[in-house]
Amino acid sequence: MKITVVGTGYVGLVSGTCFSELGNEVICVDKIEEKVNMLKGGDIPIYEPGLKELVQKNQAEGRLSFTTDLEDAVKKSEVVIIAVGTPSSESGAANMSYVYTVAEEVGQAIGSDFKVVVNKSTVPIGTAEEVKRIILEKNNTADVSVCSVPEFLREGSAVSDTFNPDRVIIGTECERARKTLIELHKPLTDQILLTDVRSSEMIKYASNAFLATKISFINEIANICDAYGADVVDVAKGMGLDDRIGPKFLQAGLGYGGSCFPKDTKALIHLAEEKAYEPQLLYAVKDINDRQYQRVIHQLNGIFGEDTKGLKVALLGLAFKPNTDDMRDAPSLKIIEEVTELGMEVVAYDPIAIERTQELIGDKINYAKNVTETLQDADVVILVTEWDEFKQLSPAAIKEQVRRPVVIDGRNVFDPNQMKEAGFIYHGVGRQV
Ligand SMILES: NC(=O)c1ccc[n+]([C@@H]2O[C@H](COP(=O)([O-])OP(=O)(O)OC[C@H]3O[C@@H](n4cnc5c(N)ncnc54)[C@H](O)[C@@H]3O)[C@@H](O)[C@H]2O)c1
Ligand SMILES: O=c1ccn([C@@H]2O[C@H](COP(=O)(O)OP(=O)(O)O[C@H]3O[C@H](CO)[C@@H](O)[C@H](O)[C@H]3O)[C@@H](O)[C@H]2O)c(=O)[nH]1
Repeated sequence: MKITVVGTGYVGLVSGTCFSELGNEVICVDKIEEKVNMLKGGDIPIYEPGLKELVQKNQAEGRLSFTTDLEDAVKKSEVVIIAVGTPSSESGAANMSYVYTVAEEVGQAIGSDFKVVVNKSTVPIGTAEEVKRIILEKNNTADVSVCSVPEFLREGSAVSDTFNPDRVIIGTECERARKTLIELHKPLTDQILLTDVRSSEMIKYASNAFLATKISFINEIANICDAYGADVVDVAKGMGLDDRIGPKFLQAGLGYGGSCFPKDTKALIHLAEEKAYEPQLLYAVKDINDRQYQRVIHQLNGIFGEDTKGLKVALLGLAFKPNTDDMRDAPSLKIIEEVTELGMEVVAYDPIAIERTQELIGDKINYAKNVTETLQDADVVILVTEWDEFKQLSPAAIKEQVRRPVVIDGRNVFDPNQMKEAGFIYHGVGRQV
């Protein structure tokens, strides 16, 4: 099959490369020339395990190419996949300008042969209809079916998630498009759910909102565990043993970040409000998340009193989660903002996200080259991202470097008892020492 993928962010690049690996001819389009040139040279603009090798292999085998020329790519393709960003706008609604610009460009390029246009970006309910309207406005002879096939990959495991999806959702109104999209996705899974377009668009928001709800739920339970002397790790384990609950997405921490959960919960809230419905549960999910990182500040105040000025903070981890250098809505940024405001000095280390952080906040903090350098003479260690490298740290190794044995463990990585035995003041999230 001949496919154009518009947008070479995580979703466009990973799904385009995977479709190519399955034997399709894929042209990936991006409007940023620098990105396209980088990709043509076999380099990738994001950190994603296994992706670079796969891009290089498929390029070398001649099935995967990169261009800024959307018109030419669309003309050559039967399927056009839109995978551009839908970031939050001021109101919380998804900013649809990138998707609609692509729709206009596709409309100008589409000609009169039948084409299937697929929204893979996470988009508000009703977007496929709007994209079709825009295309037809540009070319009223276009023979086009606009469908919804949402993406469920996670950053850090995007390649394996794409090759082994739990399910593929195909939302279409047209038999021809349905047949094409089943053929395209069949090699990936038997678990294909066919729906109408609007339900497919909603499945994506509902799935992310549900996962965000699980996280805010366990964070709320952790905060109550703190107050009553229970241990949230055991509580989550005990809950997760019930098949109806399941063990996943019950890790208490500093709240969810990243490019999806924060923006998609806000977008769903906005969609509900637009129809005069007050989504009370989603408000609570968002509020709990907005507050969760502040427990670090309360813990700092609890340990050091109001006198935090000049304290040296060793910050372990910057990325919103391990195995990515994505800093979008990373809790580390909010913590940095507050602790520097309180006059503390921050030295941070992340195995791969330092460059991205520097682009965002420059020299607001100091950056270390490794863990040892980060910990040196620290008054307090704050663990923000659960990289394996940090999980392997022993209390003794930390103690050797720091000035004061104080650890705030925002991801419950360390064993509270070992920390206590080693003489640390230790605070996890909903953990008992
Ligand atoms: N990142 C994820 O893990 C993930 C997972 C599932 C779904 N999604 C959804 O997929 C969509 C894309 O997310 P992302 O993280 O890959 O986005 P991104 O912001 O990382 O990348 C989007 C790319 O699209 C390009 N682009 C924008 N307008 C263009 C145009 N007119 N022509 C050509 N290229 C254009 C940009 O230059 C950029 O390279 C979003 O809606 C997101 O919510 C993301
Ligand atoms: O038990 C958990 C699980 C996750 N998180 C946090 O939740 C956020 C999101 O994590 P994760 O879901 O692993 O990462 P994403 O790459 O953002 O993927 C989510 O968002 C994507 C974009 O829509 C979807 O495609 C994926 O299915 C969905 O998992 C991160 O800050 C994690 O630290 C927790 O705090 N506790």
